[in-house]
Amino acid sequence: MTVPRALTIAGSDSGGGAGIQADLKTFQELGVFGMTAITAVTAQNTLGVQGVYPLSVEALKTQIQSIATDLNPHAIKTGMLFNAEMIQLVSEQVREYNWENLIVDPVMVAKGGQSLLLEEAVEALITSLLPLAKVITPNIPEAEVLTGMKIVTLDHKKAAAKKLHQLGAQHVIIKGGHDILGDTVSDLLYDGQYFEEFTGPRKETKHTHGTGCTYAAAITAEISKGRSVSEAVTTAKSFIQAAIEEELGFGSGHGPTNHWAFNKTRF
Ligand SMILES: Nc1ncnc2c1ncn2[C@@H]1O[C@H](COP(=O)(O)OP(=O)(O)O)[C@@H](O)[C@H]1O
Ligand SMILES: Cc1ncc(COP(=O)(O)O)c(N)n1
Repeated sequence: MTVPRALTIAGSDSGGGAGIQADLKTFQELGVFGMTAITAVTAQNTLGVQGVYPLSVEALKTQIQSIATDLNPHAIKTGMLFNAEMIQLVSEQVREYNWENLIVDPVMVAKGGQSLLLEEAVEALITSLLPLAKVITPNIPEAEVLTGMKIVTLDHKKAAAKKLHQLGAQHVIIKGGHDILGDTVSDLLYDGQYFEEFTGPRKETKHTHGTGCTYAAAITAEISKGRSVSEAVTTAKSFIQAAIEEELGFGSGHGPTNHWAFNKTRF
């Protein structure tokens, strides 16, 4: 039996709800062996980001090399990439190792408002990494920055998804968490031909730290098992729905989601 294996290239969140920590917990819950290449160490809790300590480009390069030359990940996810040099490096390595199952979560800002990507790195993200993505998973503000379009209606979301597809991403998912109208939350998937909506009930909660990381990690885990993008998003939506609904409720700010919830019947 081949053990599905996934690599996350992202930042460490000391609070355990987002970043590398959310990705590994999600991979584990979905039966996927997780590996990591860390871009930056952050000091974070539910109240915000108290410090950002990027690693050197050399340190990131060697981590990815170690994994690529021995452990053959079946899918690769990127999260917080912090600066243009790291984006450039990751793009070169993705091409060098012929990694086709690349899921790009274009992390820009933490829930508390702190920047996790330098402004000057956005261009590198668009020109170097986006064209290599099998899937890109922006939230609404990130899709607005990447496209320069204002997104309010479903038609706006569709137009932005088309633009991101034209820029080179094979599949685009515009997440609806920031779309605060209505009782439901819809994520829109575009594969260059068809649109598909994934909708669930909106939970009224402030505990949404790491929702985007967890959702993209679940998509990555399912793709590493050989699932189609649409199948992977279906499972990921159920995973994040359970993780948000069965809230853990700790921390005085934006608390983490519940990575056990999807498999709760096991406990
Ligand atoms: N309040 C909520 N209730 C239910 N699902 C949500 C809620 N907020 C976000 N989601 C879901 O969580 C995932 C992440 O969405 P979003 O919050 O937009 O991303 P990000 O964390 O990158 O800002 C999406 O699948 C979205 O539909
Ligand atoms: C290291 C790291 N990476 C990503 C996020 C984004 O988290 P969110 O999913 O809450 O936007 C974060 N807060 N910290």
